Amino acid sequence: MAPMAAEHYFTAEPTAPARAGEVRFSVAGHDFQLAAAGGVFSADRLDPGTGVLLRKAELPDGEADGAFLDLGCGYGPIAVVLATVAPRATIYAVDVNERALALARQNARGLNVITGTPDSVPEGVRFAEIWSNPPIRVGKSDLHELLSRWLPRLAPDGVAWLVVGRHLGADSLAEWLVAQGWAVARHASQKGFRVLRVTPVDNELSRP
Ligand SMILES: C[S@@+](CC[C@H](N)C(=O)[O-])C[C@H]1O[C@@H](n2cnc3c(N)ncnc32)[C@H](O)[C@@H]1O
Repeated sequence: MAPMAAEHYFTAEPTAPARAGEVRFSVAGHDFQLAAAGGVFSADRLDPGTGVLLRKAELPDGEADGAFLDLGCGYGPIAVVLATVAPRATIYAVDVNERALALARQNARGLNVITGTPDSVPEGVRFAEIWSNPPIRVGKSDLHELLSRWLPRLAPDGVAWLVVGRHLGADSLAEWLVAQGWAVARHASQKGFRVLRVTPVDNELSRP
């Protein structure tokens, strides 16, 4: 019998049973209760890396506006937090997994979040901030391609916040980003994860 193809959370249309679940967590004094389901990344709890990102990176304040990107939104925890703390901003939440997108849409109901596939984001949009717990498991070359596609869409004074496991190549990713011409700061390190702050080199935030 032929082996079954492995299914990943970054599959476009997961066939894993869509067992309904719920993820509860608190960030910045807000309590969240989000719907999740099988076939979606970390459906049973807030991913620890995402937790470190949301608690260690600098969340926007209530006055922040402009466009933000949640790259690889899954069921939407990052997008929902951003839209809650920065209600004037427009959050684009993109993913390739249709089930994840349906959940993110449901979880972000009533918030200023636009969910869709990567190709659905209008070309001209430039992001004040990009937030991502990126899909490391797609492999280095696809990950590099993904970041090469989206980071250049940061506004000149924009900032990207990425969380990556130390054992999943956080430092080599940081080196690669620097080699691509980005300024990278190791903003925080906790529970085996690094939060990288990535900015265009001539951005004020990149200066010591
Ligand atoms: C590590 S998970 C993070 C999910 C969610 N942000 C969270 O924190 O729970 C990475 C996500 O990236 C998505 N992904 C994979 N390839 C992608 C691509 N080319 N463009 C956008 N998202 C992608 C996966 O489907 C997955 O949902």
